Amino acid sequence: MAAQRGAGGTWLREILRRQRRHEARRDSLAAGHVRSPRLAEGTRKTPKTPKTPKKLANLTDPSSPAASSANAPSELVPHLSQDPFTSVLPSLSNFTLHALESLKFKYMAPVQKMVIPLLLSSKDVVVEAPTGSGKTVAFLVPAFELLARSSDTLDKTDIGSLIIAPTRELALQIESLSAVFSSHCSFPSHSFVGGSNETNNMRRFKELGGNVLIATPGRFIETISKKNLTGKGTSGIDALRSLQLLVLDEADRLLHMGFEQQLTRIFSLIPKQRSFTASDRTGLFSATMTSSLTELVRVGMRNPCRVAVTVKGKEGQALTTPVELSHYYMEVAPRQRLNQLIHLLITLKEKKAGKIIIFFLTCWAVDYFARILPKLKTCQGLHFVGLHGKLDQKKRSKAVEELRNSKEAILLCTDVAARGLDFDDISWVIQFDPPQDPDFFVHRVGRAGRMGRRGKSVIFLAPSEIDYIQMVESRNMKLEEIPCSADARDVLQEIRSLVREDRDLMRRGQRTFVSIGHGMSLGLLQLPYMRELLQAGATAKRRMLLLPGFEPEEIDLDSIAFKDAKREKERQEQLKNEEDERDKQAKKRRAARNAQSWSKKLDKMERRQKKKARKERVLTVPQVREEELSDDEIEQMRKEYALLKKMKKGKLPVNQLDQELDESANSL
Ligand SMILES: Nc1ncnc2c1ncn2[C@@H]1O[C@H](COP(=O)(O)OP(=O)(O)OP(=O)(O)O)[C@@H](O)[C@H]1O
Repeated sequence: MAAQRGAGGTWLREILRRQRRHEARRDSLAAGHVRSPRLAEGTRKTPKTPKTPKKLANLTDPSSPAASSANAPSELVPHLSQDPFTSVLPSLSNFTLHALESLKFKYMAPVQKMVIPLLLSSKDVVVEAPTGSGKTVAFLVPAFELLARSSDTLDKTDIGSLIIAPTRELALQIESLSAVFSSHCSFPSHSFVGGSNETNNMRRFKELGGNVLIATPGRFIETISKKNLTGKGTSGIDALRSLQLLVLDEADRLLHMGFEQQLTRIFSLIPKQRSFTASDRTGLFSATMTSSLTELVRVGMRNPCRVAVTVKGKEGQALTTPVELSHYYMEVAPRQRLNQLIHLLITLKEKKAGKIIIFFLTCWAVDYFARILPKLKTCQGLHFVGLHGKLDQKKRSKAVEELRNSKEAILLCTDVAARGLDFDDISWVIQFDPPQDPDFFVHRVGRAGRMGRRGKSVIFLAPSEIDYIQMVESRNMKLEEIPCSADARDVLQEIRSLVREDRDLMRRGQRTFVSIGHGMSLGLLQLPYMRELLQAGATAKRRMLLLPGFEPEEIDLDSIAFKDAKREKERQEQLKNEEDERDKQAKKRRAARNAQSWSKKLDKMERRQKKKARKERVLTVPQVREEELSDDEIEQMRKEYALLKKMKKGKLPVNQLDQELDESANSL
């Protein structure tokens, strides 16, 4: 078994050693050594490789402002082109350049170099570029530039650029970057996202305006249809009459999340003449292009330019994730999965690896682990943050902020955080459960290794899931095995004691068990007989019952109390009421029985006896189809049946039955 292979920490030391080597190489580049960029601009132009040592020397001069800024020149960060934003023609406005300067962005990333001129010259674009390659700036710069270049004078509540994003977190993240541009010009940014207070939001929009509007689809449609949105007494939809640019970020996710209807509605809200003028554009951005996007392109775009930015691997093959991102897998039995996870987290903490993201399959799983992990003795000193789609917006935003502000937090999340979220210093992405949709592998791991930084990902696979590797590798990603550690402590008993102390935890664990179907790793006390399980259907139940390594514990689940005294009191009251009700019903049944007349009771007894006799007949007469038997066999059966009847009536002693049966068989 994989769990026995390899001593703990050896592979990790190797990985960390490689990382140090990479960093040392990067430092040597800073000292002026040549390295060619790996990021190729797929369909259009090949990147200019730095050739002249002189130019290199200038760019890497540690005393130059570029070298000292976070936006290191392209020799140091191979994801940036050689072209600064100042090279865009016609030139970008001063405010845009100032905003980029304040962000310390001097050189364009390849996707920016290709997309900005296209959008500025009235082209629709469909953009596919790897995770963390700089797509946001590629559409935000045109979003502001187009407004500055337009001959229309915009009122503050006229929406000139509209950016639709699939999740609230992503929309808010784009808004915060957009706000940097707004602070350098007179075009305000605003967001309409689900979960926020709509009335307050509309008031702020009316007061401060939102020429660049970032929104999630549902909330956008809800708000834009409001009559008093702009305070001008007309329909909010009028705010779209000067729309210059529509961007669908993570476009394939928008479709995947079932937003088709909303997107069609958004297209229909946009002024009709827009599709015939030369001054409007649509941009679709994603790290993965799926076939479902084709329909969207057909409905909403006119002859779009397709831009594909690809990463070249060592052998020149196109990669879907950055080269700096290394992928690993661990073959681990479900029962050991949590033990190995905790061991990995502790080892990474000791090595000061930094921030980590762990992906789980369901909201229940995130909720359960975010509660139970901090309580484990082995996890003391680890800082866990939970994020999933069922949390209210306040908690979701708080979780994102907590991760941003911490140096070594561990985010436990569902795929709500798989797309677009940009935390610049995630060192490891751990996939506790493989994603249901294989496309999400790319997006999940893409939270690390962004814009030239090193990152690592590991996916936990049960032996039965090992074929997943082939599927990932068919997408040009190489997965290396890291062995399980023999040093991992078993936390099952500790979890069981915690669960035993708090009914709330037990119930959350049960729901998690049902939601992801491999409960042994969760420390459940016994296979719960519960409604959810019954509803889960036969296949799911079978899957759970067949789990290898599951050791149920004999325990009365009703005896586990809530820690919260109020809830426990309510539960006890409910239990008491249920018991009283049961007693009442039993009493009622007894009374009804006693009240029956003797004749009725006799009838009932007779019916019962008849039923019993019928049952016995069924048991004693073999139920076979005559046509399947020969005449001799039927004769034999008749004889045997007659002997059995004789024995039953007491006319044939039991010890003679065998003899008689043998004789009857031989006589045939
Ligand atoms: N020109 C630039 N110079 C330096 N850093 C940049 C530049 N453009 C973007 N970045 C940084 O690169 C990181 C990734 O950018 P961004 O979030 O836009 O990537 P993305 O392509 O949208 O990724 P994903 O597909 O995961 O959403 C961000 O931290 C951003 O600040």
